[in-house]
Amino acid sequence: MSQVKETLPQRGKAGSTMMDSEAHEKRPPMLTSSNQDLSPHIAGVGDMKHYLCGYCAAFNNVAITYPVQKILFRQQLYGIKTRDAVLQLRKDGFRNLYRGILPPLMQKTTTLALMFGLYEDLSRLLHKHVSSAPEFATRSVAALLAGTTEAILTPFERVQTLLQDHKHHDKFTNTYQAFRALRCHGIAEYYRGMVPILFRNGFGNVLFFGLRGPIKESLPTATTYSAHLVNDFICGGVLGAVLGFLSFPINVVKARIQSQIGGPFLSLPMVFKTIWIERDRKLINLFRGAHLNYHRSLISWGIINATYEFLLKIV
Ligand SMILES: NC(=O)c1ccc[n+]([C@@H]2O[C@H](COP(=O)([O-])OP(=O)(O)OC[C@H]3O[C@@H](n4cnc5c(N)ncnc54)[C@H](O)[C@@H]3O)[C@@H](O)[C@H]2O)c1
Repeated sequence: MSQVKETLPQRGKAGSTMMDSEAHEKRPPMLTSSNQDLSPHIAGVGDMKHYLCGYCAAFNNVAITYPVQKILFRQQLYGIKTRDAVLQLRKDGFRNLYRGILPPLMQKTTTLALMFGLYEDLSRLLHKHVSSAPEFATRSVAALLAGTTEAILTPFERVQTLLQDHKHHDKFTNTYQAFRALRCHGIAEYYRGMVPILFRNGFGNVLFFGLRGPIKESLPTATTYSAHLVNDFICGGVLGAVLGFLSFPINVVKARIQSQIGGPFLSLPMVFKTIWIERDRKLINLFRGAHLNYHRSLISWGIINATYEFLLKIV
C-alpha cells in the first residue's frame, strides 16, 4: 500500500550545493544551450509563481511582525532600551501603532516578489547563457542582481522611516502626505539611504540563497507537508536571525540617514563615524535593539521561507 498521499516524494540529496529548495524538483529540467527552446514557458523563465509566492509570503510576514519592527526601529534611531521604546509607542497610542505599515506592505511584498522571482529567472538565464561558469557563481550573481533591483523601491522604505519616527508626527499624518512632503526636495530625496540598502540587500541575498539549501539538507529529511513547513521555518529563521544581526549596523546608519529631510547627502562612512562617536565608541550601544531584531528577523524569515516554500508546493 503506498504511503499516505500527503507524504511527499523522498528528496534526494541536493544535486547542487546551491540547491536552495525542493521547488527545483518540480521545475522543468534546466535547458542547456544544445537543446535550447525559445519558448520561454518551457525554460521556466517568466514563471510567475515564484513572484506570487514571494509576494504572499511578505504580506503574511509584515502583517504579523510590524509592531515588533516598530519597537526595534525606535531603538535603532534613538539608541534607547527596549522598555523605553515600548513606553514611547504606548505614549503614541494604539491608533499610531500601525502608523507607517502601508509603505512596508507595498514595499516588502514587491521587493520579496522581486527577490524570489528574479533570483529564479536570473539564475536560469545566467546558467543558460554562461553555462561554463560554476552554478555557485551564477546563482550568487543572480542573488546580487535581485537585491540590487529591490533597491528601486527605496522610496517606500525611506517614507516608512519618516512615518515611524515620532519627531515627524507633526509634519504629516499618512503615507501620501509623507511622499508629498519630499517632492519639493527632488527625486534624489526619495532615494536617500539607497547605498546602505544596496549593500544590505546584496549581502543578505547571496548568503540567504547560498546557505538555505545546505542548512535544509542538514535537517532531518521531511516526508510530510508539516515536516517541510517546520524545516523551512527553521532554515529561514536561522538565516534571517544571523543575517539580520550581521546587517544591523548598516540599518542603524540607514535609519539615521533616512530620518533626515533635505540637506546634504552624507556618505555611509561619515554617518557611521558620527553615530560611533555619539554612542561613546561602544559596540554595545551600536547594537541597541539588535536582540529584538534578531528575534523579529528569526520570526520574519521563518514565516517568509515557510510560506514561500509551502505556496510553491500548492501553486
Ligand atoms: N535579513 C535577512 O535575513 C535577509 C535574508 C535574505 C535577503 N535579505 C535581503 O535584505 C533585504 C532586507 O531584508 P530584511 O527586510 O529582513 O531586512 P531588515 O530586517 O533589515 O529590514 C529592512 C527594512 O524593512 C522594513 N521591515 C522589515 N521587516 C518589517 C516588518 N515586519 N514590518 C515592517 N517593516 C519591516 C524596515 O523598514 C526595515 O528597516 C531583503 O529585501 C533582501 O534583499 C535579507
